[in-house]
Amino acid sequence: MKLFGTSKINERGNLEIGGIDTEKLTEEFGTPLYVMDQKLIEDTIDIMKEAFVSERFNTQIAYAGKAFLTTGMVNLVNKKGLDLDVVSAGELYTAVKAGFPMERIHMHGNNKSDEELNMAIEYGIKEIVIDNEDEIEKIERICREKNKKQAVLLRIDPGIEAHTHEYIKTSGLTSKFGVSLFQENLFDIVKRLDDSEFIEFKGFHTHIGSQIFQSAFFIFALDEIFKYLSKLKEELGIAVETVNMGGGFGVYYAEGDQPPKLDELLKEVITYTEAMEIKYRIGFKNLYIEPGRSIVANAGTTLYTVGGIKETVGGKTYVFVDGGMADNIRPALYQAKYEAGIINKLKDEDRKEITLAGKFCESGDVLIGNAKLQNAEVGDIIAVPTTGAYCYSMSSNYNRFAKPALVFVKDGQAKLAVKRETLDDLVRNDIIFEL
Ligand SMILES: Cc1ncc(COP(=O)(O)O)c(C=O)c1O
Ligand SMILES: N[C@@H](CCCC[NH3+])C(=O)O
Repeated sequence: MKLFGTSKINERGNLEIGGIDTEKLTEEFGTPLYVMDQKLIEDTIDIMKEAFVSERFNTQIAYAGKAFLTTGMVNLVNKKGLDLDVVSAGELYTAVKAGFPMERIHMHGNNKSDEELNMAIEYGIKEIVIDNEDEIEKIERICREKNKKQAVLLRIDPGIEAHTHEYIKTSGLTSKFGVSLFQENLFDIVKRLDDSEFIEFKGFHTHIGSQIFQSAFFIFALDEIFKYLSKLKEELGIAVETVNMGGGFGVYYAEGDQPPKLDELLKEVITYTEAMEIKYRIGFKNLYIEPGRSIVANAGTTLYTVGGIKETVGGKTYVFVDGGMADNIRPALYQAKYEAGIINKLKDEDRKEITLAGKFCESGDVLIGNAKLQNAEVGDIIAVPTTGAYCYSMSSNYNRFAKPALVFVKDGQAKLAVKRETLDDLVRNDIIFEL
């Protein structure tokens, strides 16, 4: 099991994160428990900020809140000076509640509701990323009603097929996201945006997918976008000043993963964009990225308690934990791979191949299909690292499971960021009606 950030085996032989023994964390907060290594998040952001700079244009990193968002995380994003990318009224409201500056918020979504667009325009967010033609009308209507002008980017699908899981690709000729670069009426759409009384057209957005390891895909996408920008300038005289190239930078989950080094990847992107800027001279001014996973994935660890061990007649050994697909849907949804270890046995050489399964009523509720785990016993605490992205944010109440607590740890201190749900929380919105 690979350890990240401040995670290490301490003098007691136990896994420690943020200077705190994980055994102590489970005693205080129970299991399942999401643990976020605050220092690792901060250090990762620093690495990105340092690498993602250019003397030729402005750069800005917007954190993609869909990966993991709580008011505490919003505060951290704010403190580190990043922008925030939201995709729903709920994410926007989380930012509002945390006092995040609205002029640093970007909003996405392929089917934003009137409520969401109303909120975004009313709060005066930095940019709405328009996903399709119908949205232009909606934004114009709302802006007319409010007598406001809204800055927007247009999401472009450059048709780049990145090598990642089918479900997390967001580009390609049949994608549900964005307007295709190969669409015949793209010039008309851009002209309409540029001419609009209620819209300030800033530029293009693209996002080709998630958990991408090869930098070449990002470069291909930039190449397509810049070629198009130059065509726009030449043929329509429209100078686009902003390009947001999305997120999608891959991370290590399990043996065999070879993610790119973030600083090298970002420097490559900068160097390439500088070359494009020099080549085309189109008045381009701002390059944005919006990573989610690469900022938080490795910083998260989920702690579970073993409740049972079962040897099947077919020769398979299950280790059952007190969580599973409701707190981490990724293995069931994407066949995502993870590693695991028993927090006080990490140094044990003796390993056995087991299936780490959750407690939900689904045969597919398996966290790791073939974990090489130390000798597990009932009551052991199991750590699953790299659960910081798309685990808490995709968690559910399946089987009326109360969602786990979430703590931020740093310098020997643990701060509760999300309370464990109670049974009362689960029935809070139910209405008992007469039958
Ligand atoms: C538009 C957009 N931006 C940013 C992201 C964040 O991606 P990642 O978490 O892979 O960095 C996503 C998710 O894939 C996305 O759809
Ligand atoms: N939820 C996905 C990635 C997000 C895709 C968002 N466009 C995952 O867990 O890997």
